[in-house]
Amino acid sequence: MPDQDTSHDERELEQQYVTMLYHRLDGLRDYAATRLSRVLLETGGTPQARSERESFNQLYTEDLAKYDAAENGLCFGKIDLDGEHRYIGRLGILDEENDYETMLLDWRAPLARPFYLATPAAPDGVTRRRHIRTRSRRVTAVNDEYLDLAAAEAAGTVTGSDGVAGESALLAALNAARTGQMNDIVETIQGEQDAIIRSEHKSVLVVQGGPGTGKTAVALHRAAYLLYTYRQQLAKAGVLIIGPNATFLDYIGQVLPSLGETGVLLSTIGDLYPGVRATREDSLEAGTIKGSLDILDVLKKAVRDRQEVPARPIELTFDTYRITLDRKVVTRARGRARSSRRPHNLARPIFVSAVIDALAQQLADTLGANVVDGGNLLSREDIADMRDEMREDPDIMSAVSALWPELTPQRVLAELFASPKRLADAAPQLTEVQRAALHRTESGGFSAADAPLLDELAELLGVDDAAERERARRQWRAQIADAQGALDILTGSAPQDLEDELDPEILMAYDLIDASQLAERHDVGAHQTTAERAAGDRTWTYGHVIVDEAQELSEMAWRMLMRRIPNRWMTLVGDTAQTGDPAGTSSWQRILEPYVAQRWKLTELTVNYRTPAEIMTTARRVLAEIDAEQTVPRSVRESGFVPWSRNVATSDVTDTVRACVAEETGPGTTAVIGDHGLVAALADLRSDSVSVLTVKDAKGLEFDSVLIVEPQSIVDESPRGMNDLYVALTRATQRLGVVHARPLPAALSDLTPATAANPS
Ligand SMILES: Nc1ncnc2c1ncn2[C@@H]1O[C@H](COP(=O)(O)OP(=O)(O)OP(=O)(O)O)[C@@H](O)[C@H]1O
Repeated sequence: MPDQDTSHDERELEQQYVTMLYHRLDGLRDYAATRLSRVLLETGGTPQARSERESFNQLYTEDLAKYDAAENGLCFGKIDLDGEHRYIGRLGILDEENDYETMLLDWRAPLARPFYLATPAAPDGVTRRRHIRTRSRRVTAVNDEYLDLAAAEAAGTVTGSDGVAGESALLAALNAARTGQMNDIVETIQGEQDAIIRSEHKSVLVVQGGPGTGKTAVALHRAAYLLYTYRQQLAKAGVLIIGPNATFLDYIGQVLPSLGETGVLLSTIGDLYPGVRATREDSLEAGTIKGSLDILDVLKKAVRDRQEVPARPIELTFDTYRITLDRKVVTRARGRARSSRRPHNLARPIFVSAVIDALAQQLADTLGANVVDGGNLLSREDIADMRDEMREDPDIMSAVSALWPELTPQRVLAELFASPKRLADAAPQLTEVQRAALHRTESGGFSAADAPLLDELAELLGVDDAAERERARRQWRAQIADAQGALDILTGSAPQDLEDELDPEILMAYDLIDASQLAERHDVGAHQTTAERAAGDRTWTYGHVIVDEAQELSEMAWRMLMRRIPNRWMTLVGDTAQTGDPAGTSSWQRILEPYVAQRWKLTELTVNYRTPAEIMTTARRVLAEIDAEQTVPRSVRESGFVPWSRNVATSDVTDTVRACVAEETGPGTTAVIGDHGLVAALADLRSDSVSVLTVKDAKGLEFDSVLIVEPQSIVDESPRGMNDLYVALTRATQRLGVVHARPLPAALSDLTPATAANPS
């Protein structure tokens, strides 16, 4: 829909309004800053007063972050409805002096919706939509679209309907050079995107869409929308966003803060298990085995194998007497513990009790045997005492513990993969080659695909809560004692000396704060944000979960994720044509059915905002080879650059890439994408504006210019190599070139050959 820049007078008019809005924003900011500094100065008081202070502290801090985030592009739109104007912006502002009338509507408010949805076919009462563009606090452009015919004619514009709203603003955003950081899109959200962002669906919403259709953007704006609309519900439980890799999380990291939202946890699957960072790269084979549900039996068996029966009886000494831990005792105790059906660590006390009971009875039978009547001379209490003493005996307890040790998931997994014997026992169904793929040293670190296995093991092992609670209680007591010590040091004497030795006028630390208060201040947990607390707690359940590049998750990863969202309120965005991980999915139905049956909804995005039409012509041919049924999204623009290929000798490949990168002198970003070997060989090209990446690391990202090196090697590197090539081709916002020595995959044969006369 063509729109037009308006006259200087109109800009001036809007400038006055925008200036007024900024004036009000300054007022709100000053108010929050003053209140916050007052709250920070207050100390002491009842626990209730302290907790109120904590809430206000958080409230004003969040308000200030919100106001700062809204500074750029505070107001970006306006709609005219019948006799009414509505200004749309990054946050809502009310006019205090004018009956609290709305001066600026938050983009997420229901009344702002027509700004995104109105079309000439369905104007929804809107006669004109105005995009207001600003730099700093200055209005730089005002673009209007007339949605009813009469108004359009009066303004001298003809309107069409190509399904794209706010064309000038949109194209300005899309054509801008990339900075390496994703931007928010509140100013130009399109109708089909808005419908997803505000969807009321309360189970799993799947957003399928080709490359560049704004899936990531939509997912992030949906997070912001849900936090605005369901703040009460979501602020406490938090929102979790899963992305494919750390580079991607960095790339999107600023979008939510720029919308004033800071309390969202961003993580990869590999980093979701608390306390473990994915530092190891798996081979394709290992990743595939670890991602499949078949690994569950291996993990169960690995845990059972840690519940041992000794090969030979174990001779022990207790108080100079000899006792024997024989196979029968252990087998019976193990049977009793297993039949409790509790996880390993929680069943352990049952095993220990059963063994100690049997050993105490064995000793009692020897010591107390009454030769006269065959009974026992020892009383029940004597035997109970014996049991207690045995529990204190380090030799006995270490022998018992070795048979049923308390285990952590990390230990089980590390020891399993490091020991060919353990692996063969736990995974007889795997071939030797498969087991060799899983093998690694004990201190070899964990991979992303290990995180779901650790999570599964945590379930199989269980955490003995009683010990955990006792530890927490002890820690708290110690913290109070420390705080008491700190107060004593602060006053320089014990509390009872105060009256005699010190001037009563001097305000003592004790007057301001007591030990439990001080301990509370030091208790990091009490001051953590929801996202921080959630990140450290494996059993945390979130209010909403968003998964980007969801097609990449393995079956095991889904199990891990579903534990964190029992209400199953999720938004999954992805594209099954871009699945690169062999453990990933090509069917949403297959992945979701076990968890939500039919209660999931599929929505689609159809317009490509990133990749220009010229590049999509080639990408279309690659997609046809992956899945002839899929259609490529329609590109919203052309870039004017013809994608090219350059055929060189093998020995010249890297030098040619270097020369091509050197030619990229304009603003914006460049990516060199190749297989692992080429990426290593070209790593020195990396700079602020140049990235050298495998397809896996380029997932979800975009660059002004993309150079693909040796595409056939990318295809050969993985069973889903064509999908990887499709991803690589669709990363560019402007220019695409291919450098190769090997023959090109057939789907790329239409690229324009670049020669010395026709460089690129
Ligand atoms: N309505 C919009 N207004 C402005 N820019 C938009 C809009 N929608 C999408 N974009 C831009 O288009 C580009 C592609 O969006 P995004 O990365 O979200 O796509 P995607 O579907 O996740 O792609 P892929 O599947 O390839 O990772 C981004 O630069 C994004 O900011």
